[in-house]
Amino acid sequence: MTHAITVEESRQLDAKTINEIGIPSLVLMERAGLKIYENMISNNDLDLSSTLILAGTGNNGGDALVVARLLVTHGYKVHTLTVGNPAHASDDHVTQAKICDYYQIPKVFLDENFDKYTTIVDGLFGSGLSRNVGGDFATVIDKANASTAKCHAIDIPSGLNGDTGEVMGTAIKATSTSTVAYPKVGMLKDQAKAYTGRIFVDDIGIYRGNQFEGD
Ligand SMILES: NC(=O)C1=CN([C@@H]2O[C@H](COP(=O)(O)OP(=O)(O)OC[C@H]3O[C@@H](n4cnc5c(N)ncnc54)[C@H](O)[C@@H]3O)[C@@H](O)[C@H]2O)[C@@H](O)CC1
Ligand SMILES: [K+]
Repeated sequence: MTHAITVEESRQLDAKTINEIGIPSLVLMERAGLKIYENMISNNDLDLSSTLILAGTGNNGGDALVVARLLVTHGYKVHTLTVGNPAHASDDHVTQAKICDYYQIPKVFLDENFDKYTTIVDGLFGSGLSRNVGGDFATVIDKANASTAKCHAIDIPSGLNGDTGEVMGTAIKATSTSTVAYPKVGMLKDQAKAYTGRIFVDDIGIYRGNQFEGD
């Protein structure tokens, strides 16, 4: 597996790639979503007959909404559940939500029965997780873990501390995780394995060190 980085390094690399190098954030989000979609359709552990996309209102949720749209445009059955206050959504999340609305991707709410789905995509939190998980987020994570569906996590299983591999209140137990650019150090700790499952590392054009070497 390639080099692992801390969550702070990950956030700095994202910011450098966008603000200094000049690759637009929506380009990175589209590349991330496409890689995650490809990981999912090539992963025989997942049954994509019916997928529930869990989206937080940040960019992890934005990645998840790209996956929702790519699944729908390729003929898969998808529903989305957005958790958090839409008034505080990131700009890129809002853009992706509008695109999902164009495709009329059906929305469900907190009372949904998760056992109706074969796969759940976890896009609640990634590198932005900053405190213990509670409230609606904890409810949704616990429902996903208790359901018969298998989870595929985006970047970091929601609720897992990307630096220590510890659970911050509660955390998604994923069958597989698509981590963006580099694995985060906490995801490689022994105790994190039950939460990350199989890890895919997705190159989306964000590189540490010499970007021409892509290390
Ligand atoms: N454009 C970019 O910067 C890129 C972002 N990417 C994706 O974006 C993610 C990071 O996105 P964001 O920085 O928007 O953050 P997240 O989407 O991880 O989190 C969203 C927000 O949740 C809030 N939050 C944190 N802990 C919480 C808690 N316990 N309860 C309730 N709310 C809480 C914070 O205000 C945080 O900003 C990455 O993990 C990755 O999936 C990738 O697509 C690569 C490019
Ligand atoms: K996640």
